[in-house]
Amino acid sequence: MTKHVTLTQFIIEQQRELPGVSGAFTSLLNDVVTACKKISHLVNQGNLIGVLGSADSENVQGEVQKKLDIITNDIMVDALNWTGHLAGMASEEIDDIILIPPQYPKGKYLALFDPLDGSSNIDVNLAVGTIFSILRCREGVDPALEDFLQKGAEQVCAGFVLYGPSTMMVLTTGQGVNGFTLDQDIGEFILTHPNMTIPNDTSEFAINMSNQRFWEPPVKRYIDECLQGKDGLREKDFNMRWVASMVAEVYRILTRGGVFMYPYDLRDPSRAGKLRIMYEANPMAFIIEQAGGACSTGRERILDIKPKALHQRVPVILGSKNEVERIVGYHQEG
Ligand SMILES: O=P(O)(O)OC[C@H]1O[C@](O)(COP(=O)(O)O)[C@@H](O)[C@@H]1O
Ligand SMILES: [Mg+2]
Ligand SMILES: [Mg+2]
Repeated sequence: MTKHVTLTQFIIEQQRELPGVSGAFTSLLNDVVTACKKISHLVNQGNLIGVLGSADSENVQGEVQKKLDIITNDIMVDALNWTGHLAGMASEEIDDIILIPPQYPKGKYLALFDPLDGSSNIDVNLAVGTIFSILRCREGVDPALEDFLQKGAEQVCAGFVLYGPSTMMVLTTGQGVNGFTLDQDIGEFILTHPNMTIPNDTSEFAINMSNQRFWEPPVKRYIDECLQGKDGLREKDFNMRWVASMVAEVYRILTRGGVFMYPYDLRDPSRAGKLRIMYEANPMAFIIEQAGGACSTGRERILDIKPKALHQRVPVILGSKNEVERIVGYHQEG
């Protein structure tokens, strides 16, 4: 019989080789896993249990919240706030940092999450996901906003769960990227995609083309050249995908390469792109770089940015290294 490696076994074994990482981290990750299994179940049940559709509220970004944005946020908070491993949390759906209630012990990590990524897809039954990032924190104190505003390069762990035809968890603790599939029968994530790596070259891009007229010249130039295909400078045809779920796009890129962009656009110059650095760009950048890819705003490496605000937005260009470097080069040329 094939011996399956569960996510818990995998983490315990990986942790043994890491100095300074304690059992608290394994335990914290298990709590994240439990929350994601619950979310997977809800997403799967959909309208059987009445969780689809919009709520009557907006989040801090002014986006109309889906019922599931709120429910999944509460699942994450409730699964993590009592365990004693966290000093605090931050969520895409909550304006301020989330402190641990006084009756519970405080730990040395911070958890940041986008509880439901791609939520505009939920009502049309397409893939959505949960993205998370773990940071270290001063121990035993209530964290301040400044404790959360760490560069992405400081992350201890980042991961996402994709609720697609299968539920998959993709994880990095800075030692490569591994993918696990949820075995619904036994309720465990099983290692199915060890050492995921991204090919350096690709002929597939993902961008929301409806924003084309607002892009800056370097992005326009890159996409124009892709569209010219064999007849243009690139001398090869490109394929396009846009799922509108970052989790699904990143998973595809981890599987077969590609480039994904939500670039700076000129619609509202005060709004630097759409995606949020703390909940989307940083965790995905950590995963992508660990798998051999690259992630940039076009002007700087995402993981080097010192965030200034909890819900800060950032342009994102990520995926196959040679393509991302080409796009960064176009930004340097102006
Ligand atoms: O609807 P658009 O503009 O194409 O944007 C899609 C992008 O926005 C997101 O849905 C933003 O994430 P949320 O759904 O968590 O707000 C990404 O997953 C996706 O890449
Ligand atoms: Mg998101
Ligand atoms: Mg979201």
